[in-house]
Amino acid sequence: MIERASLITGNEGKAAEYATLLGIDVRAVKEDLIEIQSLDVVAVVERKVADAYAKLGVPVLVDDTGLAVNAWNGLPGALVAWFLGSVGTQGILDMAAGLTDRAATVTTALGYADANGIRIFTGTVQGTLATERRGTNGFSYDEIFVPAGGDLTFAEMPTEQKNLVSHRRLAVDALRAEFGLTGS
Ligand SMILES: O=c1[nH]c(=O)c2ncn([C@@H]3O[C@H](COP(=O)(O)OP(=O)(O)OP(=O)(O)O)[C@@H](O)[C@H]3O)c2[nH]1
Repeated sequence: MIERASLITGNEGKAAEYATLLGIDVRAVKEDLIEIQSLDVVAVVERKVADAYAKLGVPVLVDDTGLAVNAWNGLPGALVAWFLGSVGTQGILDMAAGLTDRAATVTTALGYADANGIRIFTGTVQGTLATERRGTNGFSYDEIFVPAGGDLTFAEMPTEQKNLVSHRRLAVDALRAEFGLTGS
């Protein structure tokens, strides 16, 4: 059972979503954490959350989220921040222009650590890359990712709608189920 935890992130978009999604007392804290080089968000978050707990010594939550394009064998995955920093969302769309299969997934790995050890919870949403940037809600690659089952990008959805179906929501649901948390 957890009652409160520090969310270690420098990403304001994540912090805003967790403030809504988690029904526990969460404090967002910025701290430089070790991020290994891997496409796999689970591998990245395992190291990140271990580092966070070693540094802070209090219950911590850490998120790593990636965008994996099927036709690129999972690239950029957890390395998406480098793509965004170099070429942005439009650059990703330009590179994908020749793809006939635009299927992609977004996955959140949510790590929790306390004195009892480390737990990792994941949430994945299947979808496709949009053909153009659309929408102004959300953040980052939300404007180029269309979750399966509809035509809207995450950035075209009202925040409440994204939070009902998002990869982060699914990861939080898995954590809630494990710890018996109610609410949201
Ligand atoms: O469209 C999006 N919808 C999301 O739901 C989402 N979650 C994260 N990201 C972006 O993915 C990159 C790697 O993120 P990331 O997990 O490496 O974290 P980060 O370095 O930004 O923050 P931190 O939590 O590690 O401090 C960063 O550009 C994030 O902005 C998202 N983009």
